[in-house]
Amino acid sequence: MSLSVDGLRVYYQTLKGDIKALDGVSFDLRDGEIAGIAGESGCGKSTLSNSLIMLRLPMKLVEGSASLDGSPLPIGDQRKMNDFRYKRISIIPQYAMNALNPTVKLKRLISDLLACHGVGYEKTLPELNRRLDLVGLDSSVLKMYPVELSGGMKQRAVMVISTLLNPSLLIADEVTSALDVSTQRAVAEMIVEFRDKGFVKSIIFVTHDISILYQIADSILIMYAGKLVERAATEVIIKRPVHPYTKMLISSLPEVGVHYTDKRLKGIPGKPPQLLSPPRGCRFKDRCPIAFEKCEEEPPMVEIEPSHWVACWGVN
Ligand SMILES: Nc1ncnc2c1ncn2[C@@H]1O[C@H](COP(=O)(O)OP(=O)(O)OP(=O)(O)O)[C@@H](O)[C@H]1O
Repeated sequence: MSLSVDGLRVYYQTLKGDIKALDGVSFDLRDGEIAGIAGESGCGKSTLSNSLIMLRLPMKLVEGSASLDGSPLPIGDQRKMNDFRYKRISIIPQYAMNALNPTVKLKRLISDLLACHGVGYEKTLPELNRRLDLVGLDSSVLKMYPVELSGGMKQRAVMVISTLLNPSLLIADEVTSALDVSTQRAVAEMIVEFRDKGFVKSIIFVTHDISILYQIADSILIMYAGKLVERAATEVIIKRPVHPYTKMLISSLPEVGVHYTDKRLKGIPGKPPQLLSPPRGCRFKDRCPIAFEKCEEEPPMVEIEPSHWVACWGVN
């Protein structure tokens, strides 16, 4: 098993109280798996990604654990996490394109980063050039400042940089959101190629865009208000979702070839709950068309068929 996350609870400490952004999340990632994480804005996707690599204030680890390739991942101890970060687990953060230091050329940025991890730049250069070539970038970009690169070029450069030391796990957080549709597709395909070539073993791909996941993910985890509500193979989530929230999320997507003058796209009525004081029981119940009394209790995640997990009293 590449990654195991067990009962992870991560809150943000604020003056108003704790924001329960991640409230008891458990899942496993197989070797070689690309798992997509989807859900509405604010459901905790980035909190999950960030807590696996850098859990820092105002975040606090309330409960739970994680392991990578069978070894405990010390997510609550940032000093110990230094041994894992970049070498064994790497992240392409949200807005990564803007994360490149604008005042230094790419060569300097990469050599400083490698030096921090005790790796020589010259030794890595042949592989760096090979990978830049693979993503369609000329090695001359190394002599450029980030501002001289287009958004798509920066995103590809960040992909190469973050996977240069062949980490076991790559977390890609909204890497395609700020790109035009054709660049989105190219970047998504490169992510798969990086896995296929063994540059990374497994990938967590966080996005709002389920259609991208349909193209690249092996499995999809659906989050709602700090919890996982459904998890299954991509085909299953897209073609026969079971949780009412997943069903509504999928039915709010446009279908290719359908004229929306004939059929109206349905949104999900209502708003997700405040995570400062989330409701008891199922967090989706106030928006759910099949909610009943039992939903006042928290639904457990149940495997309703092999590798298909759902947390809903209406289907369990
Ligand atoms: N630094 C912070 N301090 C307090 N609350 C925060 C902080 N960062 C995030 N939150 C809250 O935690 C919850 C989860 O946020 P998170 O960014 O993980 O969601 P997300 O699903 O990644 O959203 P998006 O898709 O918009 O990026 C939200 O309610 C958010 O308001």
